[in-house]
Amino acid sequence: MNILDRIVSKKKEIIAESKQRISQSELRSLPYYHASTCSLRKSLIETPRPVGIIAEMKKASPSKGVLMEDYQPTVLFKKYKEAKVEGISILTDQEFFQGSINHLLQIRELTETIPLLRKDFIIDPYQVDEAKGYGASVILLIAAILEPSQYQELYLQAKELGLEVLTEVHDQDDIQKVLKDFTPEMIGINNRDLTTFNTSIQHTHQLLGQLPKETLLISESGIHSHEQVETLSNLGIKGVLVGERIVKAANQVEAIYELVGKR
Ligand SMILES: O=C(O)c1ccccc1NCC(=O)[C@H](O)[C@H](O)COP(=O)(O)O
Repeated sequence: MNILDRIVSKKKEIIAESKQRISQSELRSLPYYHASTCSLRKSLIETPRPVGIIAEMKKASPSKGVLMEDYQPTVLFKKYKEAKVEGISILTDQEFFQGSINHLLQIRELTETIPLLRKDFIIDPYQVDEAKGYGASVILLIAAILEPSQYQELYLQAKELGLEVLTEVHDQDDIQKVLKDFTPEMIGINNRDLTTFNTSIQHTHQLLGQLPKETLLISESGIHSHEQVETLSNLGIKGVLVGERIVKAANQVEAIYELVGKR
């Protein structure tokens, strides 16, 4: 069983438990479920930076273990806001990343204008309602863990709720799957091979030519230097999703400026 299989298997158990605690109709009565959301796509298109940054909040990961002992999302939020990030990715998976859906809510209560990505392994419509109810503006749909019909169902549900969707691909099979019926609004190319955990931004370069021009392209994982960001910008990438480099920095504001410049 690879890491994604293990995550998905655990996720099914967690979703079943969550449904016992709070029903889907209860999620639909949460205040943010009916609130309007801000647009990550717009924020990335309109940024004066050559490439926009989606700064990630994560305490730990399967590949790197604990990244930040004293992990406080609200403290990180102040830094990300000061650095004027174009979006924030919040890990809500508890078992493998030590995140929580409550972290999303905590941050949503601090901002109405910074787009918030619910970063999780979404496989069930319950999680889309949950994302909206807890204040997300965008959800991540990972092609590798979804059947084409499931992908389409979750995508359409998100759009009906006014959420945006970041579709994650890692290889040609993923690309074929997500381009089957429609063009996704934003595609994230994951540079991390989840079987080996190796990352290489060359991966973005290799897949780029197979993606439609009208989709907004984001490069994810293993981005640590301004040089890499410049390379990605020259390839036409509009956003970079960065976790480890920022979370582990002594000064997160400086780390973001170093990567993408001040604005
Ligand atoms: O990072 C992992 O170990 C991992 C393992 C299994 C599934 C997903 C995983 N990472 C999620 C991500 O996509 C990253 O958190 C994100 O792209 C940021 O990456 P990085 O800048 O390298 O921290």
